[in-house]
Amino acid sequence: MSDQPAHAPYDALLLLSFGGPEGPDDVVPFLENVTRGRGIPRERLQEVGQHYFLFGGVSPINGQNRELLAALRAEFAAHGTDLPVYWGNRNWAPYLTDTLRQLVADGHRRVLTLATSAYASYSGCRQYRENLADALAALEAEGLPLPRVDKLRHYFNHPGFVRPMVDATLAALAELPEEARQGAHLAFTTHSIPTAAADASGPAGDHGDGGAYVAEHLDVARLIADAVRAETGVERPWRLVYQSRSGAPHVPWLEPDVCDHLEAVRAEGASGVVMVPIGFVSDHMEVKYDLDTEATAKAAELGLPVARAATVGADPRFAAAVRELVLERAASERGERPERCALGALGPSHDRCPVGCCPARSPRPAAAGADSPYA
Ligand SMILES: CC1=C(CCC(=O)O)c2cc3nc(cc4[nH]c(cc5[nH]c(cc1n2)c(C)c5CCC(=O)O)c(CCC(=O)O)c4C)C(CCC(=O)O)=C3C
Ligand SMILES: [Fe+2]
Repeated sequence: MSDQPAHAPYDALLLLSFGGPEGPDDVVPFLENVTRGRGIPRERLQEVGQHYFLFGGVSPINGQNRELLAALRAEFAAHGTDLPVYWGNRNWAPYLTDTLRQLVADGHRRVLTLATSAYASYSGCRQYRENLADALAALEAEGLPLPRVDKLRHYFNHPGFVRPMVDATLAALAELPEEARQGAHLAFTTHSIPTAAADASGPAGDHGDGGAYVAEHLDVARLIADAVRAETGVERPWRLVYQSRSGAPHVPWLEPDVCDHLEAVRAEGASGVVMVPIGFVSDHMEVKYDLDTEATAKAAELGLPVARAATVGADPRFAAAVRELVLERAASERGERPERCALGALGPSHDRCPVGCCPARSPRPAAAGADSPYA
């Protein structure tokens, strides 16, 4: 036996998330952080601000991350994985740069990142890597030693991510009134993004229309729909639909919108709909507002019974999957060939994003990929 721990060469895990406001005074500065330089219409910002104010200015995302942090630490402790877990956000406290500074002060130099975004895309992957590069640049400017930062592969098709969503879909079906259940459709939802960003998502090449972003979501949707059919013996119509569109109306974004979809399936005679937010790792404001508030009101107006499946959140199976992915990546970095677990048709995602993966509209440095300016 070697005396190296199974997580070597890594000495810390960084939970990297979006961040969200924790009270009414945080809402506007948070939105300014998110939208700096992104060209989002002012009316859209005011509208989104209202979503947060409706919930007392508190985003659910931070509480969810605190729970995930606790679940990860418990999972590591239960298996003797002596790897400290840090938490930093891109757009709100605790800020990524502060967390990375602390991590370095604590003596860590080889960091593996778990982003709370499971799929490829500029918004869901490269933008996280750009913010990692920004944080490293800030440390460099302060003359601090720079840690080497890697990012875990996309986990959308890991059984520890998919199986909790299968159970959540079954539970949501059970919540529908009995007469609505048999003829209920499944609507898998994710964040809409510009079609140009979708088409360019993933490594250059081979995903067809909608790029890796749509291909990965379709793979997950199909896995869940198949598992639910196997469990219930009912073949249900399903579709991947989109929510939370922002940006100018003349720019094409992925469609159909979930609310339009509810209207369409109502007209087709669906007896109910289960909305499954596969694009979100936990209950974000997009889930609480766009699905639980807006789409649910739309369904009530249509007289269409709906239920919403829970997100993965801090499910212990997800925490176990993260530990597995950490050990897998550590083994790969040591030059071993670990088993790489994945369901569906696409296979395990790449460990390190290749040059030009999920390109930005205007190129900026991005860490934790083959085109990182850092080690
Ligand atoms: C793909 C994707 C994910 C999933 C992957 C992931 O999880 O990272 C995601 C997550 C999130 N998005 C979030 C919040 C916001 N996103 C915005 C704007 C945008 N999102 C985009 C995409 C995505 N976003 C895009 C293409 C824009 C347009 C502007 C731009 O190109 O940058 C805006 C501006 C206002 C608006 O227009 O909505 C806000 C406030 C929160 C926090 C929620 C909370 O507080 O619980 C979370 C988790
Ligand atoms: Fe977003």
